[in-house]
Amino acid sequence: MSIAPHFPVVASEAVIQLEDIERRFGPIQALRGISLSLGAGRALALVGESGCGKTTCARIIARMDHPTAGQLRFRGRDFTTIRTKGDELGYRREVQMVFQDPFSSLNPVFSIEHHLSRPIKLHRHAEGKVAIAAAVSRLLADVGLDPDVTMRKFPHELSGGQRQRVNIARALAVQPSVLVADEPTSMLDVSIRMGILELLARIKRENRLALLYITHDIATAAHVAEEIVVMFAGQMVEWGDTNAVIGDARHPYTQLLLSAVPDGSRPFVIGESARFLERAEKVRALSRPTSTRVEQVGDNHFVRALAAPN
Ligand SMILES: Nc1ncnc2c1ncn2[C@@H]1O[C@H](COP(=O)(O)OP(=O)(O)OP(=O)(O)O)[C@@H](O)[C@H]1O
Repeated sequence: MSIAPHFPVVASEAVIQLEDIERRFGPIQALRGISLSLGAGRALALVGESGCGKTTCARIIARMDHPTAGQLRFRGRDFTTIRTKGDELGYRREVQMVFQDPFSSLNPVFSIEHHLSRPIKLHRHAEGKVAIAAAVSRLLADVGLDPDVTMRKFPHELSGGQRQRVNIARALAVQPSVLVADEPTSMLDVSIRMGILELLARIKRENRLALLYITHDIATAAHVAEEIVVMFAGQMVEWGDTNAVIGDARHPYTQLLLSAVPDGSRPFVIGESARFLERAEKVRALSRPTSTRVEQVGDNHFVRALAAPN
């Protein structure tokens, strides 16, 4: 059975494909052997702890960083190295990013209307004052904001959640086919996170977007994504259908992430956290050595075998 490369989405439907991506920063191997696909109208969650390589992966997809080896394809075409300005601009329009920090990503001196009308004008999605204002209104309504109230406001007059909605609207303004959301809720109040995740899931469906959702929180991944890739130390350790990865986790690191999800029905026991940390260190030590052996454990469920002890 051939299982490499193993793309969660049928290749012909893939909008973005990463094939055997490596990224080195001097002695640091930030990514190794990353192969995954993003499909239209589908979300893939990249899950793992700080430093595992999630953001580097997102930056490579957005062409804000470049791999040291491997291929990036867009609709089947190699975009690892872009040769023309037209292709670069076209790619940048197609692949939009929503960042973690909704506070620093909007310019304080411009109104929300300015932030949204600029990309519409730049890409000529509407022309003339009336049509542009109507397009801005539609975008704001699409992300659950009242256009009449929000349009003339400035970023500091909005809450964090509202600003993140404006960032999402701005990304949608250029009608992309790919949205990369890097920890889009981690700087927001817990109470409003779910609303943003539901918004991402809805726009993905309605706009047939290929969504890459990056998070350290495996529980939220299940709300948004059809597929999950669990990363550890720059490698994919377990991946496939969300239900399979969460319901039948095989890799000890995935099991560790799942056991760290708070269980509201159980009281916190003193001493438990020290035991958890000790177990976490053991799992990390076990998972760190690289292994090229991948087992297929379900239709769309793969797990990297642990390296044999020396
Ligand atoms: N520009 C850089 N120069 C040197 N090392 C880097 C650079 N960017 C990332 N790294 C290293 O690559 C590894 C992966 O970093 P990355 O930011 O992708 O992880 P992450 O999972 O997104 O973490 P976080 O959630 O904290 O952002 C880390 O060891 C990081 O220190």
